[in-house]
Amino acid sequence: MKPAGLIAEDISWAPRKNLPKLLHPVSFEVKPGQVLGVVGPNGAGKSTLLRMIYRYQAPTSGRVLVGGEDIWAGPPRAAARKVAAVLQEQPGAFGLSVREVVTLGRTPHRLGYSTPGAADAEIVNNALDRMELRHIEFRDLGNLSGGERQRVMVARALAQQPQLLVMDEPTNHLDIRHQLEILSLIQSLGLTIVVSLHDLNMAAEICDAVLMLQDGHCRGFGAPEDVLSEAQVSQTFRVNAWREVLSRSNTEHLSFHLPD
Ligand SMILES: Nc1ncnc2c1ncn2[C@@H]1O[C@H](COP(=O)(O)OP(=O)(O)OP(=O)(O)O)[C@@H](O)[C@H]1O
Repeated sequence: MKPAGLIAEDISWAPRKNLPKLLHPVSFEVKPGQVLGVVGPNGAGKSTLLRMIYRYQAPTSGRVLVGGEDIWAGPPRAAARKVAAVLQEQPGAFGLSVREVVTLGRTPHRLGYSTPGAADAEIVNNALDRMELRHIEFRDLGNLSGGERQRVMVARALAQQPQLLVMDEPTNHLDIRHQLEILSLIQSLGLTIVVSLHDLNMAAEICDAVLMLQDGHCRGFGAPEDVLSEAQVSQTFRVNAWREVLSRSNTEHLSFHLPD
């Protein structure tokens, strides 16, 4: 999986042309192999931004370039060979086994209606192993826990062998151990990743850059330590944010308090 760079050029989105924009024009660049964290309060526009990047909702203005090519200029299948997404809403693919769902990740790479071959099976095996799903590969997706299903969705995205991976709140539903595993996976993949996160300490730890949104506006883009400053976080999230050093790990940590 060779990572591609992402360039967003003045992308904005409104439900219809004559309606106000829910996301105002924003530009940013993510270098190949870097992790961009998208943060912001509820309703800030994070999912709206991600949908334009994984070619689900067309930008009202601007362009999304992956590896230098506008993903909205070509067919969806070509975009699906480059960009995979792990979403909050999990599909109702009930009746399909874990293995069948992960194999769906191979679809954009196959010709027409051809059936998956040995090379596809090998890639699926690797994705299942990576997400520790081999022991449940023949279980029905519908019988899995939320966390297990989330890991299946990550495995499907890995089987897609994308150059860019978009993840909308990937730690949702996961227990602490699996949250840490997903974060470590994000760091180890070597892929270009755009990930929305509510946990600002996680964002600070795993992201090379952070984009902060509020009410559809970009409030900051850059290094995590700059964007996630006490002042910026306090203002954007309407809390008092304190940056403290944890004595045991000697690492910086944000804590949050309601203003008086
Ligand atoms: N298709 C749509 N039509 C009208 N409004 C929409 C549509 N999609 C999203 N919105 C609105 O746009 C705003 C941004 O939504 P979005 O889901 O992008 O926020 P978010 O930052 O991902 O929020 P959360 O943290 O709660 O998941 C919200 O106010 C939402 O209600």
